[in-house]
Amino acid sequence: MAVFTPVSLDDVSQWITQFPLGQALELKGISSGIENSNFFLTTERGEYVLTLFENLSFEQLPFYLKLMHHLAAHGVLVPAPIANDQGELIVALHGKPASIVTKLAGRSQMAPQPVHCAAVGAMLAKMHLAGRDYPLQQPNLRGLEWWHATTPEVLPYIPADKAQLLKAEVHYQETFAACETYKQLQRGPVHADLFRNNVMFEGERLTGFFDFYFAGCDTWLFDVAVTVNDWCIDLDTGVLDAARVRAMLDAYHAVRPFTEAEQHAWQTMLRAGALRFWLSRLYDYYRPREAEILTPHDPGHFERILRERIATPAPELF
Ligand SMILES: Nc1ncnc2c1ncn2[C@@H]1O[C@H](COP(=O)(O)OP(=O)(O)O)[C@@H](O)[C@H]1O
Ligand SMILES: N[C@@H](CCOP(=O)(O)O)C(=O)O
Repeated sequence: MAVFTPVSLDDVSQWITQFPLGQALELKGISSGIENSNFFLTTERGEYVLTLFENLSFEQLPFYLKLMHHLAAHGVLVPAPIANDQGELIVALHGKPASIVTKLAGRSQMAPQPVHCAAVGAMLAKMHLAGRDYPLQQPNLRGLEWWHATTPEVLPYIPADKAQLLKAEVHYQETFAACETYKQLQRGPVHADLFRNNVMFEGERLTGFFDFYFAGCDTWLFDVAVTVNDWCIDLDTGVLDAARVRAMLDAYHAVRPFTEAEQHAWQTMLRAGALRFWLSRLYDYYRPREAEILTPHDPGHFERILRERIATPAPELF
């Protein structure tokens, strides 16, 4: 269940007159999703998604909505936010910030083949390039600083061998982030959570990336690492599948060639991508926020991936 704030068609009928979408015809709550209240909204103009943000504030939201607007305007396949007659992308509904975005066709591909990974790699590179002239700045709020601050909060709950690994990896990543190679990595807005459930496909055709609410400015390579760690693995073991990795990286490289510095940083970034989600899952598991995270994700999955990335070198970037 993921409609925390109920909204009826009646509620929307008047509210929607400020958008250039005609009359609202149908509104259906979306049951998946864990952060916000989401609805499929049909109007005289087409199909949209209405989101009421349950945690993010009016001040925090412009970075994400304007980024989606910017990317959509540059031909990246993402939901396009719809502005009201005042040009606003975020408008209050039932006292919560709300937005309407275009609905992506298709469904998530949870058992991807190389062809899907190639489509994701190419679109990710296009997204990174399109983000270069995005004017707003926000750090990745689940980046190094957050790892540093959050590690002590979970350490008391986990056994000694895991605590040792966690501390050592955060230290390793902090040391790496201070080195010259890291400083040479290209940066910009990144999705930072481009898992299979945040991408839509119709058959083998990618129809869009969505759920940008972990986006921030970080290294492009971190985004690639997060994506590879979810799309290109054997789900039981975390071991990389060479064919899917190759398909994703080659397709990315063809649009935005990787650099030598990125090649040097690649193995470390894959570890960073695993650490980020191991830590957030540990945090959600042991320190659940009130009335959230209905079924916490398994932290063990990303611990396995991290151990595997440390033990086994991944295929080269190019
Ligand atoms: N723009 C969109 N187009 C099509 N479906 C969408 C769109 N945005 C969200 N959805 C659907 O809503 C579900 C929940 O969205 P999600 O962003 O994951 O929610 P939450 O932020 O609450 O976790 C997705 O799994 C997807 O099926
Ligand atoms: N992808 C993260 C959790 C974020 O949830 P999402 O449904 O908003 O993508 C994880 O798997 O830990």
